[in-house]
Amino acid sequence: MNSIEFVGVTKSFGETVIINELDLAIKKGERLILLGPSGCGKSTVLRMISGLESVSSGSLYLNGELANQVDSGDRSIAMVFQNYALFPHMTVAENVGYGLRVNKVPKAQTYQRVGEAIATLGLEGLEDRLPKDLSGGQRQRVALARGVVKRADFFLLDEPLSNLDAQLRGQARKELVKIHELYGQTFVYVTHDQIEAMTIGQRIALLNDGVLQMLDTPYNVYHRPANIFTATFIGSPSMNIMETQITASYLELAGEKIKLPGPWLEQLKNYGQVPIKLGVRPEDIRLTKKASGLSVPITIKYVEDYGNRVGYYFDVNGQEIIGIIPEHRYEKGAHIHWRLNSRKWHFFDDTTERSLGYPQWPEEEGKE
Ligand SMILES: Nc1ncnc2c1ncn2[C@@H]1O[C@H](COP(=O)(O)OP(=O)(O)OP(=O)(O)O)[C@@H](O)[C@H]1O
Repeated sequence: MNSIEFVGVTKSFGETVIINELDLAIKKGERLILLGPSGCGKSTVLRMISGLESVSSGSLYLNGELANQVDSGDRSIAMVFQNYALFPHMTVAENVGYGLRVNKVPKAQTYQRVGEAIATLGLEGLEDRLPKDLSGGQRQRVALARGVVKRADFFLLDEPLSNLDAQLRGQARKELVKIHELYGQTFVYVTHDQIEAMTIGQRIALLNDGVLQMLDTPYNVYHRPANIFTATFIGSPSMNIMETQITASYLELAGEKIKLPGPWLEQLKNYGQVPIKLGVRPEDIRLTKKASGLSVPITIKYVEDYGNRVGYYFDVNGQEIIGIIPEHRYEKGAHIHWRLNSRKWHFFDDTTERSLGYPQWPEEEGKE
């Protein structure tokens, strides 16, 4: 069953359309990530679920019921914001229990649930402190505890980790997954951080300019991107995209004619003689001194050593390409070869920029 469903939902502020005809079904109990660049409309989608923003047109269903007109207070939601929004004059325990007191939950039950949330989030011993006497990480956990304690159907989180340093974020990601596994609520989590999206999400909804680009598992979003926007948004550095063309059964790359393996030929049979885009992730690029069966000559024009891996820049088909390899093996100006691995290719339509799909590989064929 879907617990949250947008059907043709548009949201406008005045004349400006922020969310355009959104169709999005979120399953009961799943961890769904709303991901996208700044300003793409992620928070607006979350705020429509919470009822803090209205829907301009289309339908929003919560637990199967039309919710367009349902007041925020009548929706079963808990929200955690980027700035935590804690009450400065209330202690940790009072902050955590606030929502229960407002909802007139009996005292004994409030006491028990607050205690449980405080234990789950590792806040024992801090119950009587004021927010000003807590670290950023502790404040963030109080905000999460305040959400957990409500036992709402929908747990809505808007960039809850963005004020934490990198180390705390890593810990908090694991804590969030733990909380979800413990309580099984439907999580909708807004972030622009692809690492958070990949590690926390069971599915990712990627938005750009108010339009849903892809809705799928982190694995598929990375390995089977639906279009060039998705392909280049996920992964760092971004996927390399090259203009090319298939002539007879050959792909034109760096002045060479590369014989396309059978599965790709079959997959791309309607794309002969028309421009086509080839995508290759930097981490899927292999560089060698000697030419091999499937390789093209390149000249290194720039080297970036990151310590744990090295980036090599070169040009192919008039496009700057970066390959990331584990060791520092070549210098600027080196004439070497890019060894191609056709199983790591992605092809896109030149006009629509949509993926042209992926072939089924027989067990042995096409392996490097
Ligand atoms: N109340 C409002 N009135 C007018 N425009 C708004 C309002 N709320 C949001 N917007 C605009 O809608 C667009 C989407 O905003 P939203 O906050 O949903 O984006 P976001 O993807 O969450 O971005 P960020 O990651 O920067 O928070 C932005 O251009 C924003 O300026």
